[in-house]
Amino acid sequence: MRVSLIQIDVNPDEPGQVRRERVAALVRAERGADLVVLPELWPVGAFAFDEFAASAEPLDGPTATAMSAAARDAGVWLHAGSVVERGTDGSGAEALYNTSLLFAPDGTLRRAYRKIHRFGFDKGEATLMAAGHEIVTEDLGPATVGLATCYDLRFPEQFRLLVDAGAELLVVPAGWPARRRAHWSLLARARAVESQAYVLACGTAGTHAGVEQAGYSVIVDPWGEVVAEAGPAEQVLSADLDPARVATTRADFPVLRDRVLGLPTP
Ligand SMILES: O=C(O)CCC(=O)C(=O)O
Repeated sequence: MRVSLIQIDVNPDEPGQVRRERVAALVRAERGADLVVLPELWPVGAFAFDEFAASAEPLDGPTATAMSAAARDAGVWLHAGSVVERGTDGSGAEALYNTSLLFAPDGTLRRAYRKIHRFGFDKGEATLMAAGHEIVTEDLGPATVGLATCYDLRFPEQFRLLVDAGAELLVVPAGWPARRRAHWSLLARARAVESQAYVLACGTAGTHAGVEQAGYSVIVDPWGEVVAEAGPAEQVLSADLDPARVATTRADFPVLRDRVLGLPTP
């Protein structure tokens, strides 16, 4: 199974429509891959809070439309990273979400995942966006993917639920800051080791809203070994994966079988 992560440089001087067209061309160039992955909030920048509302779009907005066409033209599954989604909350009130979009090779929007853990504590995304509540997986044929976004990487309980739901490839688009790059690399490997699954962690490059991005997108195998790692700049990171290694790793070293569920709380 061939996968390509496109680590996009989010440059605030590049107009949104120009970036969409540029990224669509990068996706089309990955014809032959099975799965292409883009980072978190690449149309606006994960830290460009002041622009979230203006850049918000519905699930059939300009980014989704461009990415649907790019997936279809390339004939690939496309995890198109995330967009600021303009949606509604449970009461019908307008709300923004950090929503990842997964397109099938025919361009159909197959899954939308609203980021569960919002970053920023009492500011930024945590105050501007609503939280998702759904654990999202999708069977791509060669493997089942489980979706998480950036800060979700710090919450192993979400990854347990993804594994329970059948995930073999954990796809994590991000806009991770450079100053915590060590956490990014460590947590990507930790989630792979504990889940005995591939982790495809795709970040952004460049600096936006004064926040230097980490880059260093990484593909980790079910044993926790790094299969491929990007540098700090815009880059396409590709690798051939063997999804069967998830089952063999879990069978040969069956730690997931030894989980004790329902431990008593202290
Ligand atoms: O957890 C971190 O250090 C970074 C998280 C983040 O930047 C995000 O979720 O947007």
